[in-house]
Amino acid sequence: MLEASLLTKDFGEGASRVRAVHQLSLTVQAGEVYGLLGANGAGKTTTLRMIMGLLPPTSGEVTVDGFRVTREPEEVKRRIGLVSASTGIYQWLTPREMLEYFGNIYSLSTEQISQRILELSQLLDFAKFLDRACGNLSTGQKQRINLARALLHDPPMMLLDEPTRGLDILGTQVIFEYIGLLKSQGKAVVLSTHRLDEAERFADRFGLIDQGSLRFEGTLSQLQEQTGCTHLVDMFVKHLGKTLLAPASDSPAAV
Ligand SMILES: Nc1ncnc2c1ncn2[C@@H]1O[C@H](COP(=O)(O)OP(=O)(O)OP(=O)(O)O)[C@@H](O)[C@H]1O
Repeated sequence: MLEASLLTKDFGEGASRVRAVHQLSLTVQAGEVYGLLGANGAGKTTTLRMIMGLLPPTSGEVTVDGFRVTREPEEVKRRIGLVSASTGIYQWLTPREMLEYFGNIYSLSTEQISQRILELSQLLDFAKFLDRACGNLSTGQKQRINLARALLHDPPMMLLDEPTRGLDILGTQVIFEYIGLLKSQGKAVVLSTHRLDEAERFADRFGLIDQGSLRFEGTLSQLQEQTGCTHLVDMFVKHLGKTLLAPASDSPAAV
């Protein structure tokens, strides 16, 4: 489904050049959750932006569902849904209006949009407030609309960028259920997070990035074998020399 091959990204030139990502390769299959993990500044966001076709790689290639991001970025974008902690919603629209608006952007027909809104409102449990202004919804309700928006065009691949950042326990639970839903639908999922406890719980395989390079990759048991550590957090501390300092909103088990 997703194949990133020898991705490198440099910012700036000459003495001020920063190599944000260095020869990073990874694959994610349908129905698999891949945990992309790293400390602040490790290169996660830059990698996700290249996968989405938002940032051209300095070298390397990304293929999604057989489409190459450097040649057919629009085909790649169409096949990816993004959930990010910073995604906003339109306060003055109702969820139905907002989803219709995005359905049009994705070039879905009126019938397809109505059908998807019906399906997603049932799956994510927001049918009751479909016609209330988004500005009057609770944080958890708004979150469900954002999650639905990312799935509206039924992409085979989903990128979750720090999806639980700033959420309370209930909000976090909604994300957990969402990841389960994505897996059951056979989506290929990349989960980028500081929350190693969450990654350990949900990801099938992991990539540990440090200074732009993938240092360790595999299932939890493969990583345990490679590193001699039981938990991801110990792998970061022992092998990547990272402390547990993290953004204030994150848990102590973050890198
Ligand atoms: N537009 C840019 N210009 C220059 N340097 C950049 C740019 N974007 C990112 N960088 C640098 O590239 C490196 C990787 O950044 P990136 O945002 O990908 O890390 P990250 O793992 O997502 O970090 P965080 O968890 O803090 O979001 C960092 O050193 C960052 O300062």
